[in-house]
Amino acid sequence: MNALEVRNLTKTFGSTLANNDISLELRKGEILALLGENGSGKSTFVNQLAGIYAPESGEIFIDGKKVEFKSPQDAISAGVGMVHQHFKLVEVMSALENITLGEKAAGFFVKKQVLFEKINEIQNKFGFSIDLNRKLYEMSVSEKQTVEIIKILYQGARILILDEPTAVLTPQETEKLFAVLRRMKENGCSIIIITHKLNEVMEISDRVAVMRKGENAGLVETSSCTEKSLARLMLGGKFDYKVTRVAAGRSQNPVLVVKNLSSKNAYGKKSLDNLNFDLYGGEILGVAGIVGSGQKELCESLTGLLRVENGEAIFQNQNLLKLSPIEIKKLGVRMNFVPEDRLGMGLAAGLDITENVMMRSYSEESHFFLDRKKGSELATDIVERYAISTPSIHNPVRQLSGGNIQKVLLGRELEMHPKFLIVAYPFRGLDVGATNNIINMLNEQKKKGVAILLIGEDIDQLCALCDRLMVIHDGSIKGIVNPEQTSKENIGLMMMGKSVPAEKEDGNA
Ligand SMILES: Nc1ncnc2c1ncn2[C@@H]1O[C@H](COP(=O)(O)OP(=O)(O)OP(=O)(O)O)[C@@H](O)[C@H]1O
Repeated sequence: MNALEVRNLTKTFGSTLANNDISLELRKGEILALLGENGSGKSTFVNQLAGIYAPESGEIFIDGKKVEFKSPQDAISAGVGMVHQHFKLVEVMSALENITLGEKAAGFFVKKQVLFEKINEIQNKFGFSIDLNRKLYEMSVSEKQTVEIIKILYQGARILILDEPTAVLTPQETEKLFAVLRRMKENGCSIIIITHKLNEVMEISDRVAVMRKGENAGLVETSSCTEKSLARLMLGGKFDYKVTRVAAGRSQNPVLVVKNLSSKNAYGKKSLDNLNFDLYGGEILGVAGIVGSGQKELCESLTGLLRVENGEAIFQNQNLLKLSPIEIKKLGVRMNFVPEDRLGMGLAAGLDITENVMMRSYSEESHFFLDRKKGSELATDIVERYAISTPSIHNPVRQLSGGNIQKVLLGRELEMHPKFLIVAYPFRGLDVGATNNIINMLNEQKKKGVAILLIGEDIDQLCALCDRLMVIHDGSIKGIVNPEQTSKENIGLMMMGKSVPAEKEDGNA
């Protein structure tokens, strides 16, 4: 008997047919990868399995028994739990409190010791080692994710759905997560994992379900696939998805020279610790680091959003650290920071694509785009060039899928013809096709001689695309390496603050 069976599920949003007649079987003890382009309907599908959306038609069976979920609680009671991209945890509470949250009604006076034992039993069974007394705000992203998983297991889930769980993990943390997933599988759990990373699909899944434009596009055994065949299945044709570093003439002198850049956070702790690096025109300098290692502060200090006490960043004979954001923009410095919450920065969710494109131009004090016709043309151009899937440019951006929201955000920035471009997490949540579009755009900018600082989270992508890679840990530079000569493992170790053999480092030369 299958752990989960879905028959003919259909869900529409207005005129968008997000899921059209989807059927799927999840076997007991299998890891099923769910793959599909941005906007193909993956989130809509799993949200129905987790009780967040109600299907319009179709049926769901758990262990052969038909179920109807009216809330996530119903799904959990039936054994289905979901780990979202944005954790639903309370920062000021301990791991124990978070895991047992919502249990009050069932037994407010349950002894803490009993809870500890119960949770630690789960930890031992699956190989977790979380200190249950620690507060969430003291934990790394990977530890928080573990708390989420323990919470779901504690609630009795046997079917786990993970939505892009590796997006914010280091290679080592990803391996650890995969080891846990394999252990769950051995213990009879069934898992659906959404990921855009084809190498991960190949590594962790038993089968792959592919969605295309809201429909089933295939269900295949992973052992019979290659990354290429999966990409083809997903995109419905031939596709060259390989990330490539293009050759471009690097400028003779650095375009940006950063010296002794240091900053402190609100509590007086160093958030950037004496950074020294150069950036040349026509090169992509990658920045790799665990989330929260100083990436945000680096972006903000170079764009005038964060005042730092020490150091200098010389660009066109001016110290960027002393200029205002507007003055910096006028010099041709552009930043595109894609935050975890894409709508949190730079886009107005309720406005349509045209209005969002115009809004940026308006804030730049250019009267050119205040002309709505010009705004529509640019919006149409961006939608076409970045293959944004939307019924029209007049749809509120809130209704676009995560990946498509991001394409609007990035497309808008790249239209501003930068000289020095800071791009943070541009591939977050993007499918291979969209990623390829963005890579081509960045390579095009590089060929034009633009200096690009690329802050990323996928080491494979960074290594394949960047000319040099700066690895940071806890606000300081652990090394600037030649990505062609440095192993992924060593980069991962440096991200965790460890030193690696010096001969592999490339320095700034
Ligand atoms: N709440 C909503 N209101 C209106 N339209 C929606 C809503 N949620 C999703 N859609 C639309 O349904 C389609 C499927 O979106 P969904 O988020 O399920 O795709 P996805 O495959 O998860 O994409 P991504 O990989 O970018 O996260 C898209 O066209 C999207 O614009």
